[in-house]
Amino acid sequence: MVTHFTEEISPSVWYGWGDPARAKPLAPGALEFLRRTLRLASVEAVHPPVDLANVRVGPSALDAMVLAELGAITGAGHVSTEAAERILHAGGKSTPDLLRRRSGDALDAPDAVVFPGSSAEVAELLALCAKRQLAVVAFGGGTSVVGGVEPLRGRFAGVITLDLRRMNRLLHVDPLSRTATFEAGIRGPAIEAALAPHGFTLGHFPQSHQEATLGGYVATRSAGQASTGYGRSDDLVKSAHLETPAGPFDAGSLAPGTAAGPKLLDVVVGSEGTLGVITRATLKVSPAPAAKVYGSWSFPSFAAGADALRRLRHDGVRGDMPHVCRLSDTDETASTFKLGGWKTGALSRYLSVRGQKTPALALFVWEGDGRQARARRRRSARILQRAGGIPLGPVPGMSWEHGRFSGPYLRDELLTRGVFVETLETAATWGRVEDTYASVRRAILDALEVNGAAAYVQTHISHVYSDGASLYFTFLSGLEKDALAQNARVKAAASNAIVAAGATITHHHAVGIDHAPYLGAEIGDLGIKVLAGIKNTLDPEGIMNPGKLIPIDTEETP
Ligand SMILES: Cc1cc2nc3c(=O)[nH]c(=O)nc-3n(C[C@H](O)[C@H](O)[C@H](O)COP(=O)(O)OP(=O)(O)OC[C@H]3O[C@@H](n4cnc5c(N)ncnc54)[C@H](O)[C@@H]3O)c2cc1C
Repeated sequence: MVTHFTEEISPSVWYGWGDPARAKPLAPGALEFLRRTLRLASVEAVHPPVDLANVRVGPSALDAMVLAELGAITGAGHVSTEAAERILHAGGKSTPDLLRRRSGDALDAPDAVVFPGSSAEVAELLALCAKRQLAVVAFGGGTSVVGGVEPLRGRFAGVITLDLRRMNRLLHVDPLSRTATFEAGIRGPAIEAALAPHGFTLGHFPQSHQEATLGGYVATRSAGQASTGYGRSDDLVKSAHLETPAGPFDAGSLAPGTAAGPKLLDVVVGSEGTLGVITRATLKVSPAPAAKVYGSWSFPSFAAGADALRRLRHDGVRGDMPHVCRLSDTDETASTFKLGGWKTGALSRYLSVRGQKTPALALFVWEGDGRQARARRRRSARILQRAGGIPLGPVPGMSWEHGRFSGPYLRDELLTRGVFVETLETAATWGRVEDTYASVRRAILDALEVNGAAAYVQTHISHVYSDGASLYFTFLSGLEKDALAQNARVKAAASNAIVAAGATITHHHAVGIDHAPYLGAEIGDLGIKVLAGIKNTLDPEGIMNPGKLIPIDTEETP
C-alpha cells in the first residue's frame, strides 16, 4: 500500500511559509535566469522581513473583564493577547498579506486569539461575542490567499480570532460506507496519518496541505492536486456541524442520496466563516492506493495539450482518468526546467526534431491497484499520443510529486530578493479555455509591464472536468516601491479579464475580501441578497467574519 507522503510541519512562520529551515535556496543558474528574464539589476537578498520585535501591532481593544469572560469559557491559558500570537493571526498567506507583515505592519491584528477545545466552547464564545459586539474570525491553517482571515473589525468593538488547532481529532471511521468524521482543526498531514491505520486516504492534497485544515477545506471549497481523481473538497463532504450565533446547525445527510429539499449543506460549504464555525465534518474517504503509476507527455502547444486533456476526459473510459492531471503552458514548462536545474539539452534537441520547439509538459499520476493503474496508463497513452503527445516517461511526474509541497517556500526567497510573485486562478468551459487563458495572461502582462518593467507569466491546468478545466496563473516581476499598489493593479486587471471572459472569479481559492467585489457579476444581485438573507438568519448581529464573501455594503441587507 502506498502511504501518501505528507509530512507534519510546524505552523507557518509569521512572515511567510512553514518552517524556513526546510527551504531549499534557489540555485545560482535559476537566479540568473530570473534576473535576466525580469531585466533586474540584481537579485541580491536585500529585502528581508523586519525583525519580529519591530512589527507594529496596536494595543488590544479588549478590557480585562472581556478577557476574563473568554478565559472562563476556554481556560485562561487558551486566550492570548501576546503580540507574537496576534501578529501570526493578522492575516493569511497572500502576497499582499506577506508584504504587509514583512514590512512590519500588523496594525490590523486581532485583539485576541482564542483556542477553543470543543463545539460547546465555540457555541459559548459566539454567544459572548454577539453580546459584547465583537467580530469573530474562524482560523484554520491561516493559508487563505484571498484575505479570508483578515481580522476586520467593521463596526464592532473589537475582533477575536478563533484558532481551531486544538480541535484536531479523527472522531469516527465508517469503513463500510467509506466515510470519516473529523474535528475541523485537523491539518492535512494529521488527516492522512489518522486514516492510514484504517487503510484509507482523504485524497485531498492542496499545495497548502501541510498547513491547511479540514474546516478550511470545507469553508473554502478547496481543490487538491489529485482532485481530478478523488474530487474537490465540496465533492467529498457529506455533512458538517456548524456553530452559529443563532444556534447549532447540522447540514447535510449521511444518506447516500436524498431528495429532502434543497441541499442545505451547500450553504455551509464555501461559507468562509461568514455564517458560523464548522466544528466537525464527515467526508468520503478512499482506500489508500496500492500503487502509483506516473507518466508525462509533451505537446507542441498549451492549446494542443488542453485539447488532449479534454479528449482524455471525453474519449477515455471515465475510470481511466489520472488522479493527478497537470498541463503547463510553454512558459511554465521552460521555467520548471530552468528553476529545477534540469539538464534539458538532449531533450530539447529531441523534441525540436519532432516539431516541439517550445513544448508544453503534461504530468499524470494514476493511483490504485498496480496492474490496473498500469493498464489505465496504457489506455490513456493511446489517447494522448493520438492527440499529438510525445511520451517522456515517469521521471518528470515523480520529480514534481517529490517537490510539490516545497514550492511555497520559494515565494519567501523571491520577495527577499526583490521579486514580486503572486498567483491567481479561474476555470472555464472547454470552448472558452483558450480565450480565457490568452486574455487573462495578456491583462496580467499589461498590468506588470509598465515603465519598462519586464514580467513573466506562466500558467497550468491542474483540474480537468467533463465540461472544462481550471487555469492557474503565476506571475513574476521586479518588486515596485509600492508593491501593494502593484499587486492591486494586476489583481484588478486579471479579475476584470476573468469576468469579461465569462469564467469564474475563483476555481478554488475562494472569495474572501479580494474577490467579493466580483461575486455579483457571477451570481447576480439577487444571488448576493440570498446570501445576505442566509447570513441574517444564522448571524443576525453580523459578527461572523465581516467583509468576506458578501460585498460589505450588502451584508446587512436582510
Ligand atoms: C502556498 C499555498 C498553496 C495553496 N494551494 C491551494 C490548492 O492547491 N488548492 C486550494 O484549494 N487552495 C489552496 N490554497 C488556499 C488555501 O490553502 C485553501 O483555501 C485552504 O482550504 C484554506 O484552509 P485553512 O485551514 O488554511 O483555512 P484558513 O486560511 O484559516 O481560512 C480560510 C477561510 O475559511 C474560514 N474557515 C477556516 N476554518 C473554518 C471553520 N472551521 N469554520 C468556518 N470557517 C472556517 C476562514 O474564516 C476563512 O474565511 C493555497 C494557499 C497557499 C498559501
